Amino acid sequence: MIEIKEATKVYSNGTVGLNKINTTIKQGDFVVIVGRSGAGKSTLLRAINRLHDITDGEIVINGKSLTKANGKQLREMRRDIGMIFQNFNLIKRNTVLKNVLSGRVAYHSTMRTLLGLWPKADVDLAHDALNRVGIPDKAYVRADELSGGQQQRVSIARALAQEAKIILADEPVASLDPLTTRQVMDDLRRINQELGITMIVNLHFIDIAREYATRIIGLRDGELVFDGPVEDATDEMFTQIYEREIKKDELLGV
Ligand SMILES: Nc1ncnc2c1ncn2[C@@H]1O[C@H](COP(=O)(O)OP(=O)(O)OP(=O)(O)O)[C@@H](O)[C@H]1O
Repeated sequence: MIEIKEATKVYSNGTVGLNKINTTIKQGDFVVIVGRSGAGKSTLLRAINRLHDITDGEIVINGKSLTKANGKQLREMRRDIGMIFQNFNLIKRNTVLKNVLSGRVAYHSTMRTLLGLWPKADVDLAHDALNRVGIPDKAYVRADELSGGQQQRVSIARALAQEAKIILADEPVASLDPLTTRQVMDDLRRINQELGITMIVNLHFIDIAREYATRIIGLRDGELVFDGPVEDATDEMFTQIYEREIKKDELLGV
């Protein structure tokens, strides 16, 4: 369970990225965060992984304060949180398998990972992860030889190899075509349902948000303006979150 209590983020230039956000996300939820550009979606995701610190409030994961954690405790908490980015964040010249294995770095000494001395159990885990995202045959291919959708699947496999209990995905399909978008979203849904991994996903496309989320969080100007089951996220509600009618380019439309 992730408890976000009065979370506030003020950037050093004074911009309020998040303003007193309160919400609780249960293990196994599939949450999609929506809102206009600049609403605070990325700021919230980065706060949940402590890629940056909130300036006020607290985030508690399974009873432990992420906000107060440091050193070993913070490393252990972050180990449970996988991250997926729009631009995949792979090491392009490395093989797919090496990229997936990099999900294991937090479990071993730096020296061991630098030398690539992965235990067999880790290598097996990495192959299993590639199997789960449907590209077991790509293990020894260089990452930059894959299509965008395949590269995003590698990054999902990396989060699986990490044995993350929570996956944060920041616009994971923004660089993909409509067909590949669905394939990647299907992967995320399958992983959520089969493994019970909590998904928190920022999405630009409202129809995709509705199709895949079990729960929608709507942000507007750093404030939480909607938080509820997807069935309650009506057209009127989206118009309120966006403070205007939904535009065509906010629908994938296939
Ligand atoms: N490093 C930063 N320094 C100052 N202000 C920032 C920084 N990062 C984000 N902001 C501001 O914080 C607010 C929220 O930004 P954020 O990137 O979280 O929005 P978003 O909803 O993810 O937008 P988008 O959909 O365009 O990615 C915006 O006003 C943005 O300009």
